[in-house]
Amino acid sequence: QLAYDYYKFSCPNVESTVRNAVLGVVLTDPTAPAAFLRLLFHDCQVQGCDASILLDSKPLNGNFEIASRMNFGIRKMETIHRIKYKLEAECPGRVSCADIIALAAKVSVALSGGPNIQIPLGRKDSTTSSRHAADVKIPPPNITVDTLLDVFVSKGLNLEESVAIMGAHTLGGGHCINIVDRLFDWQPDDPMNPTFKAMLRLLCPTQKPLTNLTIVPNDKTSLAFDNYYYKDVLMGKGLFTIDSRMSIDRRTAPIVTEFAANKYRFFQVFSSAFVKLSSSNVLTNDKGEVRRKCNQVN
Ligand code: HEM
Ligand SMILES: [Ca+2]
Ligand SMILES: [Ca+2]
Repeated sequence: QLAYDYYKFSCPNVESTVRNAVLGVVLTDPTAPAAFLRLLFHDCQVQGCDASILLDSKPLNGNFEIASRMNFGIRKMETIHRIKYKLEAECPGRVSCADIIALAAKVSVALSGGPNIQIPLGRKDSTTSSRHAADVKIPPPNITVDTLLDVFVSKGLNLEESVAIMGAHTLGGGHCINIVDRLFDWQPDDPMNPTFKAMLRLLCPTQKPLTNLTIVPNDKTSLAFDNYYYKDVLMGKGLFTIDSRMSIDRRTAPIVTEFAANKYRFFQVFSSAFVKLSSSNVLTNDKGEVRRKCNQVN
């Protein structure tokens, strides 16, 4: 079982160690919080929140999650490795890589102006990672609302929480490669604002090469954790197809409208959604290990 005071005796300063390390990175790269938040989602989405995304060592012979194209754009894993190194000096063999990922994401939300979310700890690390699992499990940007709801309802999120967790797209951005389809191919029922589309076409001018270099922001305030994502989406300025779809689906649209109008309601529901996402399918007790190095099994 996860517990809020899991490291009370074994590593009492774990949270401030993670916070200080994240803060140090944010000073040189203000977009880092977005990277930590997405890292958590992509870890939890494959095999549960077990740091499977961090494994990359030779014995796996290329068969690890991070090699999947669905993990394109994942950043800042080196910071997690550095935090692990520090914690091994502070409390050797105690803190799992999976908990470090969860704490880095939690701290990132708070540092960006979002809610200060209390999360339970005690996740163990996996001994496996598979590229194929990431290929299958990580949703592409043009999924339907039905698939989106399946993804999150299977983790115990309700409808409102499923819309709230997508508010993570208040931070960071996406590479052109993930949006060129909707910019250059005619898409039925895509409620994209024409001015917004024209602007994105200028930023992402071609469907062919180089679309994996340019990054465009997720919302108007991509360094701040706020509710602009929902305001943008309502105006047809959602970056990805799924963001836009949520604004017109009859189940999700009223909730998008609610969050666009009420930041505190969004923060409240995001917090409970975050706890559920970050606790989904975790390994506890002897079901997993505490890796000594986050990129390899013990
Ligand atoms: C079905 C759901 C989702 C889809 C289809 C989706 C898709 C995407 C895509 C395509 C990108 C751009 C990646 C790139 O080009 O570099 C992105 C970025 C991002 N996603 Fe999601 N996402 C989903 C859910 C989530 C969730 C649940 C979270 C967190 C809880 C999240 C957090 C982020 C963040 C923070 C970024 C910006 C990353 C950065 O700036 O490095 N996403 N997402
Ligand atoms: Ca995982
Ligand atoms: Ca924002």
